[in-house]
Amino acid sequence: MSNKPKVVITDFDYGDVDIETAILRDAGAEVVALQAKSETDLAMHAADCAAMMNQYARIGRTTIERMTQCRVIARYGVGVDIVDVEAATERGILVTNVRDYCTEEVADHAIALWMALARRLFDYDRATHQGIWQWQSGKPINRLRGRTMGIVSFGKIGQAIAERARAFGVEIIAFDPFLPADVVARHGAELVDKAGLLARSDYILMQAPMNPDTRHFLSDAEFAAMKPGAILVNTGRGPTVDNKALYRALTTGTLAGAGLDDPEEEPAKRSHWSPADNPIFTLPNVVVTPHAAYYSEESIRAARENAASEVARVLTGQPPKFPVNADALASA
Ligand SMILES: NC(=O)c1ccc[n+]([C@@H]2O[C@H](COP(=O)([O-])OP(=O)(O)OC[C@H]3O[C@@H](n4cnc5c(N)ncnc54)[C@H](O)[C@@H]3O)[C@@H](O)[C@H]2O)c1
Ligand SMILES: O=C(O)[C@H](O)CO
Repeated sequence: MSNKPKVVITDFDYGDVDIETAILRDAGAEVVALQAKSETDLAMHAADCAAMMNQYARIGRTTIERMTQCRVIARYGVGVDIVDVEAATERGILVTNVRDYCTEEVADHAIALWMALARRLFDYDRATHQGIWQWQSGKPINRLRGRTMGIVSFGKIGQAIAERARAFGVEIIAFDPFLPADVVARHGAELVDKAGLLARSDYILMQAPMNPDTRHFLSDAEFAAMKPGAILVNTGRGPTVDNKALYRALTTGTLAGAGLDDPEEEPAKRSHWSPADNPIFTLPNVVVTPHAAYYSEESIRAARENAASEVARVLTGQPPKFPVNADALASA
């Protein structure tokens, strides 16, 4: 058995771990790549790992409490909602994420979903594939210019969406409790409260992180407060929208359509599933992508290099660039 610090990659999904191995070898570490489907799969590797890197696998308290040697957990992405950051902090384990590796991709994807719905591309496409050649098959379509787009969470991606949407001549309003109005205004948007955003938006673009305040940010009451016929796009976290309430809103005409990159209940990776398991997937006014908004060849490379570099920094005694819980150093 080697004495090198062991870096466990929980569920590698990129075909190989060459990028990570090259960076971590230089830091004197060895890589163990798993395809863990559950915390039980991680249990036997938790006790002696010096670092863990995860893409989709949940790293919860049970796993973290076994991590007596671990110094850092590095998420290959922005959202760290699948890591129990509190438990890690208690044990003095740093958690890092990769920021800004896919801002452009997600903003492009949000605009693509919005445009596909606003211009009814899927209705036209379905109709023409069935031999129906009628402009009316996409009715009703409204001119975008002069309409209002409401962006929920105006961080890096929200701002990049606004930058793109301005070219379409829409008025942009934003809800974000942690940003001052002048910062939002600098990006060409007006800061509003939640009620204002719901009442004024023709298009609502959700880019919220997952936290206790954003869970079911949109549910029955919020859909009832929206403009009838609004369009919803969610390229943030799925559980920020209540799936059952969304189904009701889509089937009663409250919403004209929804574009979802991350539905509330995401089918498990590589598992067999049926679209009928989630009735939302069967609706004609819904466009779904499989949590792919972040994806481009360039963004994935950046995520891999940055996540591995964070681990290398910590293992060689340097501070990470993007600690999610810098306070873990105090409890270490
Ligand atoms: N679908 C994808 O592929 C994909 C890719 C990257 C990120 N994401 C999701 O998008 C989120 C945002 O990414 P980002 O890079 O813009 O992050 P960011 O940290 O730059 O911005 C997050 C924003 O959310 C705001 N926020 C925090 N709590 C809030 C609340 N209760 N209500 C409303 N806003 C709140 C913050 O003030 C901040 O401005 C990520 O956390 C992740 O969940 C999804
Ligand atoms: O959080 C992120 O970076 C994306 O959702 C991919 O996991």
